[in-house]
Amino acid sequence: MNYQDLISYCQQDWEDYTEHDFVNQLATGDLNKYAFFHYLKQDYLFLKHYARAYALAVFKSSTLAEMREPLPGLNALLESEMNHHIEYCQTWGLSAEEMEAEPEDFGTVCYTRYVLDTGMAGDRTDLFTALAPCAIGYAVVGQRLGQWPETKLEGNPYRSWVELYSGEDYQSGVEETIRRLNAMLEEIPLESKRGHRLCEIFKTATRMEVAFWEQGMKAAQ
Ligand SMILES: Cc1ncc(C[n+]2csc(CCO)c2C)c(N)n1
Repeated sequence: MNYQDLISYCQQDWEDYTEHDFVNQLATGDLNKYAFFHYLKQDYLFLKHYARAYALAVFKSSTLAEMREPLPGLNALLESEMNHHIEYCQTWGLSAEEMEAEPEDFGTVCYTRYVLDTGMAGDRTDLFTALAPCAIGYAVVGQRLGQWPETKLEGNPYRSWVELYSGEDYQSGVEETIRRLNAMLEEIPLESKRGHRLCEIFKTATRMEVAFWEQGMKAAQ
């Protein structure tokens, strides 16, 4: 099997995630700013757990090569991407201290602990499958918004968010993630107990991504 099989298994959930109103409204500039603030604060908390999941990938490895593989991603996340997130949030008036003190919303707890539990109870492939909708989905969102006729960059307060995920750097980084995931899935038949379990993990994480957009939307109501 390959990553495309995982998406096909939950096609409707995948579209609900990657074509959600939250991202469409980011692209048109119409998203309520309180929805975005809530999302940014929760995403800070999400990213911390995401880093823990990468550390878990080292723990779940057998060979030295496997142990080294998550390191560049973990390092980039802790040394630069978190700082980028903090700096970006500062431009919206949100401080790191404020985000650190922010209570975790239900969707954040559910999603991050689901990923960590899947990794702890399962193996490395389970863990990377649970992490996959996160990286791949944002690339699909970025690619779509980059070509969407209704995307507005001029005067859009969310312009840099749209440009980050539609940009060449992010897109090419995800190609490597997909290549590695496919290498892990290659030997597993789609029509097997293992294949089915991986599809279910991917589907659950995808549904959690939908819930993550929804909790942002809900904060503006
Ligand atoms: C809820 C949520 N899901 C996915 C991402 C995307 N994402 C998470 S970590 C990372 C960098 C590692 O490649 C990226 C792009 C996000 N920010 N928030």
